[in-house]
Amino acid sequence: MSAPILTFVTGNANKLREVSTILGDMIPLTNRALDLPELQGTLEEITLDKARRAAEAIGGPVIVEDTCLCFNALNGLPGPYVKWFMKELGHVGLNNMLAAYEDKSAQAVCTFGYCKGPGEPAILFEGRTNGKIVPARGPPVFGWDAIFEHEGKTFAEMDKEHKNSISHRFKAIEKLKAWLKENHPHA
Ligand SMILES: O=c1nc[nH]c2c1ncn2[C@H]1C[C@H](O)[C@@H](COP(=O)(O)OP(=O)(O)OP(=O)(O)O)O1
Ligand SMILES: [Mg+2]
Repeated sequence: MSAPILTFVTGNANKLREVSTILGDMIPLTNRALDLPELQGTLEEITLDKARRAAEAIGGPVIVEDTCLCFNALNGLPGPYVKWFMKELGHVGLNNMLAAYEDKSAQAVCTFGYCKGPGEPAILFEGRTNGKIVPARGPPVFGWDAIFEHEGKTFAEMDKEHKNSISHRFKAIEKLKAWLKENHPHA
């Protein structure tokens, strides 16, 4: 019996590229570019709900991913809402949000949700990378990469291999991979 193909539901081409690179060919993956509605709530609630909605839409096993950028001085905000802050305020605005605070430290958080199919429970895999928010350096290609500095370099200044070896996304995928190996048929 052949395994049901695992679908990564994301509307973000940059995420898809990184996830495909990091996963390699261990698990056959297909993509559906749906921009799923996202709940408001904690990152866990948002990703669980996103995974369930994706499984309903696809009618089979799915992974989804939600990314947060958490400013420590702001008790974790903008967190899961960073997409909208980035869109309206840009790199400069995100820096300005921290102007009132000494503490520029931040965490990049990636949470994968796996759901086997409609009506099934979803499970989560989280990865976090510490850094700090700085004025933009490096090519502004992917989201807030240019303002997130980790060990002296912004994500945008790192080559892809470097980012993909220390990123929030890499750490979450390591956990996902280990679980899929044991639990996803024929992976
Ligand atoms: O490694 C990253 N480096 C820099 N920026 C990043 C990264 N990963 C996500 N991002 C941006 C994309 C979006 O502005 C927000 C997350 O929002 P998030 O809802 O998870 O992503 P999305 O809506 O673009 O794609 P999806 O269809 O998978 O929900 O942070
Ligand atoms: Mg989204």
